[in-house]
Amino acid sequence: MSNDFRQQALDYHAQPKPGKISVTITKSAETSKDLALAYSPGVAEPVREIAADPETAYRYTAKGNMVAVITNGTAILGLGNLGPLASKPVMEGKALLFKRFAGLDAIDIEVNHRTTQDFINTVANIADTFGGINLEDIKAPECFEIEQALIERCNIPVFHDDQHGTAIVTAAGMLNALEIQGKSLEQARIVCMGAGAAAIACMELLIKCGAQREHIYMLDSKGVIHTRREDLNEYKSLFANNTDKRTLDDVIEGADIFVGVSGPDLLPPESLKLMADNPIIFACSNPDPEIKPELALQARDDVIMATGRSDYPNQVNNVLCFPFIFRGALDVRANAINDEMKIAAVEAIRELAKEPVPESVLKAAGVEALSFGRDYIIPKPLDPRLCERVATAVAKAAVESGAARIEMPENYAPSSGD
Ligand SMILES: NC(=O)C1=CN([C@@H]2O[C@H](COP(=O)(O)OP(=O)(O)OC[C@H]3O[C@@H](n4cnc5c(N)ncnc54)[C@H](OP(=O)(O)O)[C@@H]3O)[C@@H](O)[C@H]2O)C=CC1
Ligand SMILES: CC(=O)C(=O)O
Ligand SMILES: [Mg+2]
Repeated sequence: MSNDFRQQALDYHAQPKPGKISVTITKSAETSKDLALAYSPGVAEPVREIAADPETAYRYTAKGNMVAVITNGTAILGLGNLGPLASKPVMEGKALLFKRFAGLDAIDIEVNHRTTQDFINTVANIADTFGGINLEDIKAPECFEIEQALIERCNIPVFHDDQHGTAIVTAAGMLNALEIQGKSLEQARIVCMGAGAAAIACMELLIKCGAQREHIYMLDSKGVIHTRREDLNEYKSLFANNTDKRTLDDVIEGADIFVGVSGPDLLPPESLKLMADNPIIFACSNPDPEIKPELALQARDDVIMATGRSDYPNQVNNVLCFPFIFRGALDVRANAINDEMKIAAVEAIRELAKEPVPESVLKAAGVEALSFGRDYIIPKPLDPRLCERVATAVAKAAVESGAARIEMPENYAPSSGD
């Protein structure tokens, strides 16, 4: 990162006011009458209503449009375990994206805790305040236990973005990339660098979409995950191959797909050269991918290249999912985000990339043209159609699968301006 860009990023966060979010009020508070309604004595009326029927919290408070972005800072992007406070810019960033792209109010909560159970208790104890909980940047394997426990204890959707948001966007982009490269997920040989939150969820969803588990080679910081290793947790064990291959080069030879959800610069160009013809590289580690696109494209010209970043083509990043999946889930008061809703999101994101791109999106992306192909496998985050398409598909899937607690809103047309 150049010094100039580094300073711009720091200035952006510091000025004109520190941070990226603030709270606004939605009712008039100018007169004594206003105050009598907003506070004492008027506020007692919705209090009594909610005490009598908790569902009315959706009618009288901001709960139904409010998401908590909650972390412990143990896996901040690809920067590692830097603690809760250091994660705050990322969590404020997620709140910014919820608001900007889906009109949802989101608040960041960074939790200091001693044990995993402490963290679970903290989140469970505040959950009723919110319409949904977006868990963020919590490292594996604790993230799996945390999410499962909170799904069981909370009456609102709980969604670990780094697992499922990433998996949904990866699956959408991958299906399109395979189509362009003339390959099938069923036949594809896959190398997944990383065996944490994002990796396990991405591979599980690709399997649900048709990938063969035995065609997947997963690597963690110690190398290939295989059946003779004795240091594997239960989540990694599901991806243990009965193989003599031990290194990246052993498994990448002839592979069709590389998914990187690990750390910076872990895929050398020489290894990329060993892949099959027309390979697909999703180097999704943030902020620095497993291989820089310029190096990958220098190494070979038949590759489809994606990263998690906004400054290269093909941004495979969970921002294409989490604002909209929560928009749809909250609008039908879903009690969970289930597989049907996730698959509906995959399909909606995937299909949008095949449609003509509006002028406003081209302008925001700073490009002359975009059409479905190698450099445009997935929609741009600034595409305003994402909200309507993805949230609608998710809400419908929630209703059809029985997760919704209310009917589909009449003339439902979600947008960031909601
Ligand atoms: N583009 C996107 O939308 C998203 C990208 N990501 C990126 O994915 C990465 C991982 O995030 P997340 O899954 O949440 O974090 P986790 O901490 O849960 O997982 C990190 C994984 O990376 C592995 N790893 C670390 N170093 C190496 C190495 N040298 N070689 C192979 N594997 C290695 C770890 O191995 P071990 O198990 O041995 O410790 C671990 O399995 C981050 O860079 C993050 O930015 C995550 C979510 C969304
Ligand atoms: C994008 C994101 O959530 C991550 O890199 O952790
Ligand atoms: Mg994250």
